[in-house]
Amino acid sequence: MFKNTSKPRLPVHKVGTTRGPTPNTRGDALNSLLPSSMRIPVPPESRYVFSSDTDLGTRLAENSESKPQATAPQDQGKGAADAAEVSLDAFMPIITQVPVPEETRSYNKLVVCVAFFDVKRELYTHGVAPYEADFERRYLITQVSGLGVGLVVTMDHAPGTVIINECPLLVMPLLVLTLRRNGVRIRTDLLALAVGHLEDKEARLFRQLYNCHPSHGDEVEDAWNIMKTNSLTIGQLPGYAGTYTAVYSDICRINHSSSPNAIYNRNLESFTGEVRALRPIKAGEQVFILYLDVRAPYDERQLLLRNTYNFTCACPTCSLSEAERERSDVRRGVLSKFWRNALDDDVEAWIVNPKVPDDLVIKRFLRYASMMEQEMLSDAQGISIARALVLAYSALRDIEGARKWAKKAEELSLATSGSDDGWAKVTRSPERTDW
Ligand SMILES: C[S@@+](CC[C@H](N)C(=O)[O-])C[C@H]1O[C@@H](n2cnc3c(N)ncnc32)[C@H](O)[C@@H]1O
Repeated sequence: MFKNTSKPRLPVHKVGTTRGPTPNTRGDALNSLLPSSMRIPVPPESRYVFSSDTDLGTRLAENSESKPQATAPQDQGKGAADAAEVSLDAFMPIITQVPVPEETRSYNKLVVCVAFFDVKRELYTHGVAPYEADFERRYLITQVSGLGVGLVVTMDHAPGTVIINECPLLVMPLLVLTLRRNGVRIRTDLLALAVGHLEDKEARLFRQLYNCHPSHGDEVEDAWNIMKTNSLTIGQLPGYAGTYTAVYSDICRINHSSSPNAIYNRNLESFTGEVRALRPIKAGEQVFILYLDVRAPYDERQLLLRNTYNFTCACPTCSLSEAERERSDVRRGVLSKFWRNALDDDVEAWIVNPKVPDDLVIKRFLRYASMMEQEMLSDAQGISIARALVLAYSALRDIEGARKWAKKAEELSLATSGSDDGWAKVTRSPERTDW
């Protein structure tokens, strides 16, 4: 916010400072396009203070002072133990096997699941939906230079194409990793029990997965470290509100990049993990996903990757020159400061405040969109930025501008989830949209 800075770059409108009602053409223009349920209240006077990010120099100073934190984000794909310590009496985990439907082509016919009773009941009541049965294998698991084993595609993949869709070998709640019985950690024996329930072939696949902290002989400890090196979050399962984590035979061979070309999603209905191309990936190219929150600055990313996965990332973004890396940190720092709600609030604040210049919000969001491009990031945040631009262009009755960004939102949505999420309709006719 510019409220307390000595040199505001944007006009600041405080409550009640405008003189009398001002016609609000932007708000009215946008409302004329929206269905009544989505209309934005347009007050006669400006009641909002418009926020903006501080200049890049300040961001740079902030970023260079920020201390690296060795905590992984909770829902960024790779798992990290929940911090809470909970008594075993409160949560009695059971080991169960979830059958994979016949139609489903997978290595495994059963998923071993460390579950709680309610989860097991829900899973067995509702069953597991089969997924793309005729799925053709379009990748190789092979040695890749400097990164151990990796996953390489054997044919071209357009953005949004599924590269791999796979049932996990084993799933368990993050919470179990910190459960204690009489003060003794039970995570290792529970995991050993779960691994003991794997069929021979699956047990072999599990043990072949990479272990970034091998124990030199302790099988139980090794199983634990394999889990830590490879687990990816799958979110909640029915019957339990905490986060679950999974290991997969193939998906877990995918290496990390801070500007990934693919995205890992979980489909809880089919109980599968799915990886989609975010950008065009040519036959022979390696697939990369995110292991952590890549909005974190370079130093923080490297610390997390070293602590958790025992490697130093040398992807194109992490290999920039020092000066370029600082600029990249600044851009990622700016992007990390907002998500969808913040964007919507700002667009709304601009719409209801006719004193703020017409192009201000557009300039700002175009800058964010350009930062996403420069950082080679295409994810849900890109959709939020495109959405804000569609709203802003619509409010200015610039239909071509709205169409261009609706198209961008459509492309990003298809790439990240395989669904256009309603954007195709907006792209076709932004002027008479009912979104
Ligand atoms: C989940 S495994 C990925 C597959 C692994 N490369 C293998 O050989 O099976 C994670 C490990 O892969 C390696 N790795 C992943 N991304 C990397 C990267 N960008 N640079 C170097 N090593 C990486 C690290 O050793 C890390 O502990």
